Amino acid sequence: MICVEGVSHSIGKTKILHDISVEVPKGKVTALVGPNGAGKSTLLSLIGRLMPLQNGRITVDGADTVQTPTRDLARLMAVLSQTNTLGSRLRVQELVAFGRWPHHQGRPTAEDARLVAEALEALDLTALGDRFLEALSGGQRQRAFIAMALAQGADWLLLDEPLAALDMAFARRIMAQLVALRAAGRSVVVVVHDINHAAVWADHIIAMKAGRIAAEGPPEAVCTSKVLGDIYDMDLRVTEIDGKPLVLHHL
Ligand SMILES: Nc1ncnc2c1ncn2[C@@H]1O[C@H](COP(=O)(O)OP(=O)(O)OP(=O)(O)O)[C@@H](O)[C@H]1O
Repeated sequence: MICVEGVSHSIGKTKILHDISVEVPKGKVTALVGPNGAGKSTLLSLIGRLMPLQNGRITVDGADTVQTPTRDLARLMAVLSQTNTLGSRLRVQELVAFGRWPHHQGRPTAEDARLVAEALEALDLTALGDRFLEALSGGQRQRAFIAMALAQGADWLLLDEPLAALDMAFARRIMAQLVALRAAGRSVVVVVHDINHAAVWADHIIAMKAGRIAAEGPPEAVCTSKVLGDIYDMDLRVTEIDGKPLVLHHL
């Protein structure tokens, strides 16, 4: 379980997160949703220790994120942020192989090579393995970064908008792969903007608004016209298909 206790965050004089306490269940796919600027990336970055924690406490399966050594944390969780800054003069397979670094520290084994090949295959990148990142489309590059996070083989996968730039077929494929990780005992936290991806694929939804947790629970509890209408300040309708909520927000 990820346990966030009393976490606030400010940038300059602006308070971004307001005393957040929330638990993310282990062995599930949790979707983090909410309007632009709600604080989703900030919360994810603090959990993934991409930014220093200003106050409060965050533990991942009991490990305090401030005190746990980086190498141990990297084996516990893989984080894909929205801003991937690795150089574009890297080849796809080199990027994905970086995901194994916390395990071999520069001396990859045959097992590391196998897991890299598996991650490339999972994201349909095998044929592009020798390409430089700069010679990929935006969606292909996004898939390469997801493959790197997958290859890391961590218990927890934290992904900030992995579906951005992906066509609908790949978006569905990625969500299905995240659900498959759950079957392997791994846990996923994923920021998504299309609420229906959360409604269909997630076990648990955490919705944020203006730096606070606005709602949380299973999709059927969060994906109601009242709850989502209040969070997004808009009228929407919710219907049901195959027992899952379907949010109609285009009308
Ligand atoms: N470096 C910064 N300086 C000032 N404000 C910032 C900075 N980074 C983020 N913010 C503000 O913090 C708030 C939360 O941003 P955050 O990126 O966490 O939101 P988000 O929910 O992930 O949004 P989005 O869906 O648009 O990605 C926003 O109001 C944003 O403008």
